[in-house]
Amino acid sequence: MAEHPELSAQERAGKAFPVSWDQFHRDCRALTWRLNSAGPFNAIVAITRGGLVPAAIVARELGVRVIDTVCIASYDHNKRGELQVLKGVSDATTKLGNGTGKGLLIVDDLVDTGKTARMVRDMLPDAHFATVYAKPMGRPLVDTFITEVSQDTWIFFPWDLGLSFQPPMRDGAA
Ligand SMILES: O=P(O)(O)OC[C@H]1O[C@H](OP(=O)(O)OP(=O)(O)O)[C@H](O)[C@@H]1O
Ligand SMILES: Nc1nc2[nH]cnc2c(=O)[nH]1
Ligand SMILES: [Mg+2]
Repeated sequence: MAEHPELSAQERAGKAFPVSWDQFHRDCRALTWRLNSAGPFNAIVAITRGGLVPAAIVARELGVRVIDTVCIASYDHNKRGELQVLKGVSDATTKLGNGTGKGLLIVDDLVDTGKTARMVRDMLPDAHFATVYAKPMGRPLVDTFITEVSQDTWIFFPWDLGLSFQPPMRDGAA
């Protein structure tokens, strides 16, 4: 992390892993298959913003209708790594999880350093934590995930991408 503090996390990552909507939908369904045996779940807690999309897909597949959010913002490069909880779990969801998160499913799109996951796990220690993608540093914090990518990979989600012209390979494109 501290090796090139002037670079963004994305620039430091080096390798790109772009994910299409189709691929993301498939991976969310595969995640749900794995979660089937870990449930049943009384509610889903999505970690915003990235967790909202997989939470919607998983909720649809599992038939869960109660969905709450934990809203976390990570600071810009001046305070890199610092996280701020903008909204915690609601009282109703805390009650559903008996105060510890039992029977709740936490969903996020990915775990990277594990800082976000650690923060939410501390709020709901007995909840089941699921992400679609995982990097090695954060992996121990996740109960269920689908695809692991290397720590130096940056995952591009479909909601951050757009169609653009690709130059032919013979013109020097990698
Ligand atoms: O394991 P970590 O190093 O904590 O990183 C993982 C978090 O980073 C991304 O969220 P981000 O903070 O970029 O915000 P967003 O979900 O609003 O895009 C991602 O959606 C995870 O929540
Ligand atoms: N989009 C995206 N956000 C992240 N936040 C932390 N790691 C990542 C990543 O690989 N991709
Ligand atoms: Mg996020």
